Amino acid sequence: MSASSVPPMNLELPSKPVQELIKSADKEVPERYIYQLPNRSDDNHFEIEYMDSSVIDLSLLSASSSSQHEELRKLRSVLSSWGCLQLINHGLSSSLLDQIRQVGKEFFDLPLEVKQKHSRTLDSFEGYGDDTVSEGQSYNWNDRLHLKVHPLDHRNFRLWPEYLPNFRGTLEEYTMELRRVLKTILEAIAKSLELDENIFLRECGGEESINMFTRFNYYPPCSDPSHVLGLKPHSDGSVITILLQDKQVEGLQVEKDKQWFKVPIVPDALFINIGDQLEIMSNGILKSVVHKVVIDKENKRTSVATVSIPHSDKEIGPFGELIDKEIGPFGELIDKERPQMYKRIKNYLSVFFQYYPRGERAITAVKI
Ligand SMILES: O=C(O)CCC(=O)C(=O)O
Ligand SMILES: [Fe+2]
Repeated sequence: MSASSVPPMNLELPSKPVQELIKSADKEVPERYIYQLPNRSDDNHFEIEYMDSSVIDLSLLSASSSSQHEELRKLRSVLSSWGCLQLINHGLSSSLLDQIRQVGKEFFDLPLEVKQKHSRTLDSFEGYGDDTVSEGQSYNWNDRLHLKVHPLDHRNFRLWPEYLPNFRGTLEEYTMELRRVLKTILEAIAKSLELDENIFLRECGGEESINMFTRFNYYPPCSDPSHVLGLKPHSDGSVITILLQDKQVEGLQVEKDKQWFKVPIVPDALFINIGDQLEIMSNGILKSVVHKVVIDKENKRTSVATVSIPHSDKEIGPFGELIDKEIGPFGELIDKERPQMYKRIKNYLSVFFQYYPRGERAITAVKI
């Protein structure tokens, strides 16, 4: 499977961050940020219901808990219906969660010239800036700082604001804690599917080598929130994404059975969503949830998203070491009742980035 059948595209980046845009006297939202809603039922993306409370307790997922069996059953049910959950009792302290939000805030509070020293370019998603879009597509109402955080010796410190005194230490501690959460949750998901508990981590190259990227998202308030989106509908190209939502301002929405639902803020919870690569490995049992972010008229919103991606040794092309890793549905999850749903695919991320800038889903390209 290759992405060569997809026509080439011109990638574009906004000329200035949204944070700067809203400083101008003209409060009109530039045309390029106006999102064309695909159907009328989406016209009001605020008056919708909340998703079910899909809360999972990490401390109950470990073998020493007598409630493990029930929690694993719930885990499978929630990930195969919603593709996402709210994780509580994950072991990260409230103060660490506050600190990681705080270092993100400190970065976005810096003067533009300083932030721009960390700018991303068209051919690498790491650094400061919005996502690229293909020519003519609307822009997200979002500024980001996107950094590789794991493996530790792959960090690109040129892009890190190292002069912020607490930035590096806080992000290191947060990354190590998330690595522990990631291991426990991937083992639990494997057990819930009656697979060897190490199967996902092994497929990702192991605990030491798994690739993790953290993006600090900043969504400024917008005078016309009905016609812009912080992030357009997408699924993540990851195996799994661990998201720390804003403490007060809602905005994340998920799609289920063609309907949108708001994601509530559960204090101190980590929001976990399945990415395309886990949907593929699980042969479609787990759902890579389509989600989007809406904007508040008065308040800025921030979030911290950490994506995990399989490791691979080879370094080819613009996304470097991510290239050449082959993934596919596990044989244990293929049978007569559930035939293979996805092709085996090398370098899923390069396929992902052929589709994402066009606002399309890459996973449809690997469906059988
Ligand atoms: O800000 C959020 O709540 C979601 C972020 C997200 O979906 C992403 O960074 O891919
Ligand atoms: Fe996402």
